[in-house]
Amino acid sequence: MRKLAEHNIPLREASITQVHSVLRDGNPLIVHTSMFANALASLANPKQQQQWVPLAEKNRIIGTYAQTEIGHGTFVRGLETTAIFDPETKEFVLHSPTITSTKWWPGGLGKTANAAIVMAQLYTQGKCYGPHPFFVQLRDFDTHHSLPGVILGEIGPRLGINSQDNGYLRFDHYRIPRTNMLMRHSQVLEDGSYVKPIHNKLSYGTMVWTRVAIVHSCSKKLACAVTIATRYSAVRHQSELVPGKPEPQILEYQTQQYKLLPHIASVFAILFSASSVLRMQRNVAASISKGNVELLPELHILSCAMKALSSQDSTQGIETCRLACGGHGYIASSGLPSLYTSTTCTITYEGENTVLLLQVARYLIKSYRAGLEGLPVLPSVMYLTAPSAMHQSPPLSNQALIEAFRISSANLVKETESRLCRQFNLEQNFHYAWNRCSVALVHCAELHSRYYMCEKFLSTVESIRASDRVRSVLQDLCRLYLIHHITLNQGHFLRSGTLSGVDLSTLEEEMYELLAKLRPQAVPLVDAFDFRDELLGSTLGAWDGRVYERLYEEAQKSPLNKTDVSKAYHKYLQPLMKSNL
Ligand SMILES: CC(C)(COP(=O)(O)OP(=O)(O)OC[C@H]1O[C@@H](n2cnc3c(N)ncnc32)[C@H](O)[C@@H]1OP(=O)(O)O)[C@@H](O)C(=O)NCCC(=O)NCCSC(=O)/C=C/CCCCCCCCCCCCC(=O)O
Ligand SMILES: Cc1cc2nc3c(=O)[nH]c(=O)nc-3n(C[C@H](O)[C@H](O)[C@H](O)COP(=O)(O)OP(=O)(O)OC[C@H]3O[C@@H](n4cnc5c(N)ncnc54)[C@H](O)[C@@H]3O)c2cc1C
Repeated sequence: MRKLAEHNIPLREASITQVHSVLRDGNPLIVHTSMFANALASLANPKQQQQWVPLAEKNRIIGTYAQTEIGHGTFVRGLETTAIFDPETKEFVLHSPTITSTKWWPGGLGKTANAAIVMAQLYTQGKCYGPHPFFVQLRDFDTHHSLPGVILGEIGPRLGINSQDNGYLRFDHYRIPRTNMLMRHSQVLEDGSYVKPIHNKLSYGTMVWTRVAIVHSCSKKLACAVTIATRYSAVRHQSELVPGKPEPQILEYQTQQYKLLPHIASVFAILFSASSVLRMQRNVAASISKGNVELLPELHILSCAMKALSSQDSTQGIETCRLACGGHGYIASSGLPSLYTSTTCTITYEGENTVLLLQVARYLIKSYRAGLEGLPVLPSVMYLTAPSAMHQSPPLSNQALIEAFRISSANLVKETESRLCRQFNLEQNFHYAWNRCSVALVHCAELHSRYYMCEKFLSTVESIRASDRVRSVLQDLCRLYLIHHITLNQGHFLRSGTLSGVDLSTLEEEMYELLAKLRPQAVPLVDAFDFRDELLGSTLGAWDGRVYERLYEEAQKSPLNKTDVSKAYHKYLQPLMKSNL
């Protein structure tokens, strides 16, 4: 925090990678600096911002985002915490009526935060208006004691991020002023009347913002992992590639190149997609402030799609990097285990991935049907009903591969929509039919999202003007990415008839050539991510390659090495050895 202040970096711009370098196993302030700060900026009105933002900037108020309950995370409409307006006192009464309404998970809530943005069902004049955000003080700003009517605690150890205090929270008829409802988009007036927002999902804006931020942070986490594993693979020598010859760097093995290079490519694919979604988010934010919400659904869907794909890709990539380091990848000082545990949670939080992909699928089906009826659809899904013929691009060129993705995705949506119609005819109920088709629907969403990511990778690489040589390496990397994902999804391309079996084996052949061609670029590529050693925090991935010395030095720090004979010997082992058991 002192460093942020020294360098004049606003809270919301504190990079997760910098934070990770200080607190590898979770940061109790991350939700304060990200979601809480964003909720104040985007959901509070100017007067409320004047009141709370300066205090949050000075860390007088430390906040969290308390939405999820022990009984409901995904189904936001099903939240049970109530905020009932009392017109007599002009207050809201917050209450947790059941065990399932207990707020559960919020980062920093257990011990760190003294305030929260609480999502609760808003009731006024006897009517429920759904979940709305409220600024709620939880602890005394001086003593840090929890306030009467607020029951708080920490939820216990987790798979990772254990130096963060994820918490629980209950309210017992806890009163807050009317003006603590975040009133930028919707309001409750003094007489209790409700003023509705221009779009009823604007109060979900902090989730959208965080999903976009997660995409960016996933590319950084994956970049850390590939840096560690690639540098290690250049230092590590093992086995014989040619019998009798010296042990080669393990990076010489084609299988090792296949483990690492596609994930190096993935860092760029995620990063370029993140930039594109971020641009869209800025445009949408600017339009919303002028009262235009036309592009909000597109942003919602794109952020769901990119959050789901990037969290899945980076988690799998980090695990592959860990495995690629053999036994040393399992040691904590490699940095890979904490990268994994702090990334795999992104699959679940901020919208569980399957659920987000089903949101994308819903949009694809709706847009496809609208397109068929000649109704206007938004730009990113126009292709669904565009003529599905390959254009004049040279066979198997990058452009042809992108077209193959586009047509296969459109084909899958078309096929799944027909299945949905057949199922609807059988079930006579859309929701049951939807559930019966949901595995196929998730596949539609995944293919559409992959198409988007491939397209962004290619168009960004093609637009690089600064250096022909850099562009050329990135072009190879992009080509590898396209082919790799085609080989992983061969079935879709064969089914759509966009690629033949012969095409696929030609592409596979090219992929192996690309691995060899890109091998000399592997270390320069990860060096270009430019992570300082302190930031990587890895015995395997440091810039100087002194892997074995660092592993040995780290081992000396093990508490068990403080004495030659451990206490456990005297307490347990010696009695056991003498017991003749
Ligand atoms: C999406 C849901 C599941 C929808 O549920 P459902 O009940 O079906 O839907 P309805 O509510 O009825 O709505 C249907 C229609 O509304 C549309 N919709 C839904 N959501 C939105 C939205 N947000 N915007 C616009 N439109 C929306 C939907 O498409 C339907 O439209 P239509 O009818 O088809 O037209 C929803 O309920 C949901 O979102 N569920 C998920 C819940 C969730 O996400 N919870 C999150 C809780 S908070 C949390 O998890 C926090 C975790 C910790 C985060 C730690 C922070 C890390 C940040 C990292 C930042 C670091 C950056 C540094 C970068 C660097 O490194 O440099
Ligand atoms: C590390 C971590 C930090 C978190 N931090 C916060 C925080 O700061 N603030 C906060 O409010 N919350 C936080 N959360 C909570 C998080 O947002 C939820 O866990 C997440 O939204 C998923 O909800 P859930 O746990 O209820 O899972 P569930 O929704 O119960 O999901 C369980 C399974 O059911 C499936 N499922 C659910 N609904 C559907 C559906 N409609 N169709 C098909 N399948 C479905 C899912 O795909 C999944 O397989 C955090 C969670 C974690 C793990």
